[in-house]
Amino acid sequence: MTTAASDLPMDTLTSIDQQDLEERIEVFYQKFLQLSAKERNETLVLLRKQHTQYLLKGIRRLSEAHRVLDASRPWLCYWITHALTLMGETEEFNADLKSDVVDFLSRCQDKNGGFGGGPGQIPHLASTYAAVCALLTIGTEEALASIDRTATYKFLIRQKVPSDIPVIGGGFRMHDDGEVDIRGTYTALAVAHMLDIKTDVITAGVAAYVERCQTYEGGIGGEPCTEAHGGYTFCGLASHVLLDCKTKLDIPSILRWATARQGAVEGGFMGRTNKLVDGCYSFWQGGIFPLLNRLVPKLQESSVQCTMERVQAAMEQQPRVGRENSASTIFSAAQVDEVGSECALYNPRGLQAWILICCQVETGGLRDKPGESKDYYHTCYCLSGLSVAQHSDAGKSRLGDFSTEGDLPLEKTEPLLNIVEKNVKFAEAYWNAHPFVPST
Ligand SMILES: CC(C)=CCC/C(C)=C/CC/C(C)=C/COP(=O)(O)OP(=O)(O)O
Ligand SMILES: [Zn+2]
Repeated sequence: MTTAASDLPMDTLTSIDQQDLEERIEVFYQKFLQLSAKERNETLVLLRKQHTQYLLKGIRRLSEAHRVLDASRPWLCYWITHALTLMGETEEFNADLKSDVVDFLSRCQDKNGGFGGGPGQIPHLASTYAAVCALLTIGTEEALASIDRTATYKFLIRQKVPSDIPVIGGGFRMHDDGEVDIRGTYTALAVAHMLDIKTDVITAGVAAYVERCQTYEGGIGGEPCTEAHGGYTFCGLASHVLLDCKTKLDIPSILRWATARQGAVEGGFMGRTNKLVDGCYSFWQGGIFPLLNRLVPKLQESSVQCTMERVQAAMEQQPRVGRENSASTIFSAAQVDEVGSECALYNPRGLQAWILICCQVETGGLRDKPGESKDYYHTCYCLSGLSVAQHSDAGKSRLGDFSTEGDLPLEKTEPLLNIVEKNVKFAEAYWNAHPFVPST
């Protein structure tokens, strides 16, 4: 029996455009701006308790069959553990629960290296990256010791495409005989970095593949000759950093492209030119800026300094207030101090207004945009973007002027890996005590 069109919910029939979105979010910003200062203080806060309960519910149900995300269970582990860790210590995310997650991920680990999307599934670079991120985030000796580094190293080498193959040479396959794209490059390099197993064998020839993915727009595509996208630009730029900045990517063009992806009205980021903003790009695009900032001193030393100045000038000319009720209005209403140099690359307070006002769901969890449902992926990446924005320019850009005293900033995420900084440090110390010797 077919379903009559009239039986379907409206959202199935219509996709929203920029005008619909602006009208939708104007309601949110208008409502906020009509509040008294006290009410604004109470409104512009992170709903920690609700988000924590939503996340804990998800982690406790890991072993149950997942209809849609059955092949993404290490991702669920990472999205949930990372989101919880960003919000600080929670009594309920205790040693037993952490141990259960480690045990579950061990069942996803393949004896020949890498992690599959669930127990018994073939190993995949994306689930390997997610599992390793989750284990570093759990941050116990048990979690780190559960990773078979020698087998993981062999898995990474097995996915590497020889440099002399046209177009895809230097890239990594997502799995045995699988597709080659910039996610493969980033996840392979990030895993090698996180496990301290990044040898010259892993990195040889990779820069050439990354360079081939940059497009005429300035951003980076998933594969050579495909459209620039925030998710892939993050992967490409982070790969550049993981390769000790040895690619010939045009960095000022990435900066110019990324700054133009922030919606002047919404405050959030879009993934690609002329598409709608979405909460998850708060990290994929927002996370690009701290990486770029690390590269700025290098740029200033070189002949491209004038290009940086041009980009800064272009930023100042960009219309910041598109409508009366916009994230930018809220940003200026905060009457905060002058933004520092890092903030000048984008508007971190506008981003925070978008996440806190438009992406939070009152019953817990964060979402793509108003009208969409919450999910663990968007909860993770909205909070990750919030952490990046709060900690930009030494924390000055936090919307602290509005927040109640008890509303502490999130833990600082290390943008290169999107793992909380203190967990990265714990793993570094652990690997120092357990040096890796590659076997041939
Ligand atoms: C480490 C790792 C695996 C990174 C993945 C990065 C990432 C988020 C890539 C995005 C892929 C993509 C083309 C989405 C477009 O979806 P869409 O057309 O539904 O959305 P859009 O309209 O916002 O572009
Ligand atoms: Zn999204």
